[in-house]
Amino acid sequence: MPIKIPHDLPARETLEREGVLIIRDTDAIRQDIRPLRIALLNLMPKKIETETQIARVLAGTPLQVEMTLFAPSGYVPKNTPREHMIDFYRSWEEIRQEKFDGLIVTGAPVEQLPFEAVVYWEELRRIFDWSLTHVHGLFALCWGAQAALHHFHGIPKHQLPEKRFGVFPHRVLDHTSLLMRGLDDEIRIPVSRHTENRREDLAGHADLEVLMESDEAGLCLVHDRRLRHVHMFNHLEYDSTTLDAEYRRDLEKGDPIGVPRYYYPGDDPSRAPVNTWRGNAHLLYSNWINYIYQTTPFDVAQIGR
Ligand SMILES: CC(=O)SCCNC(=O)CCNC(=O)[C@H](O)C(C)(C)COP(=O)(O)OP(=O)(O)OC[C@H]1O[C@@H](n2cnc3c(N)ncnc32)[C@H](O)[C@@H]1OP(=O)(O)O
Ligand SMILES: N[C@@H](CCO)C(=O)O
Repeated sequence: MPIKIPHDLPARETLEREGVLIIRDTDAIRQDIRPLRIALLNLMPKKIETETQIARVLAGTPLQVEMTLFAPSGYVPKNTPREHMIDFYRSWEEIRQEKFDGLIVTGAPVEQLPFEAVVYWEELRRIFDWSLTHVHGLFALCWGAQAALHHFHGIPKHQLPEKRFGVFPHRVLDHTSLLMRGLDDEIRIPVSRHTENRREDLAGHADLEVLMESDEAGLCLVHDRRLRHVHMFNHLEYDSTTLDAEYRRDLEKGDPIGVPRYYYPGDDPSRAPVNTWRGNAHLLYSNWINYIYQTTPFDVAQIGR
């Protein structure tokens, strides 16, 4: 159920067409339940696409989830219309007095830059620090996860010899974790990056547990038990055609990347890709919402104390 998003957000029309349950303000007020407050720090250039993907996977539990969109204060995105940012986004400065049950930090196409070369790096570090006192749990995606692991634990990312690209089989390593509840033993997950995090860099960090991994694609999901952080390097939230769009974009640019692996039937890009990860995507995000719900205080003011 029900996700609470602004009435005019483009995601609404897409999700309603798909049958995703979106709650109206009038019904939200009537239900005797405290909505979970989830902030989405959207660093992706295609913000509307990402908002829609994240809203879709957050909408699958019986709880009310209220999504707040925000972006760094000191960066003007080039690829998102200004009006969209004005209508739907708040800056971090505007929300920093508030408390949230969850914070999702997206990826960004900056993974090949040193962290310090990212324009909003210093602000992101301040946001991460703020989250320790204002947010109950963090879910960081792709570069966002690399950035959080680097900030909180000094863990480096590493350049790959070629882009890791495709829908790779992954193993769930601990089915007893609340985050992994109900997931299949082997699950296929979209991977699309030029860098990686390595298991050996986690040595000595007793609070970090690896929950999903792939023989071919490496580390996928790392849980920080102490800080209640979830670091996901891959893209369960992607639409069926997202990798296809990235593949065709890179081909057009003349980037020498291969066909995404295990994605098109027969690895043939002229055939429509088949989505083999949707169910596990919904399950993982529902598990995360449950994990937050079970542990967050009822009184929002107590978050981070
Ligand atoms: C590894 C991960 O986390 S995966 C997530 C990243 N994946 C994606 O973004 C997929 C979709 N993105 C795309 O297809 C492309 O980025 C496009 C088509 C939107 C634009 O690509 P290009 O034309 O090559 O680059 P462009 O000059 O417009 O800038 C691209 C983005 O790079 C980022 N960027 C580049 N350099 C910097 C920098 N120094 N500091 C901060 N952000 C930077 C910005 O996010 C910028 O977009 P934004 O201003 O709208 O946020
Ligand atoms: N998923 C990203 C990887 C680069 O950051 C893309 O293809 O745009």
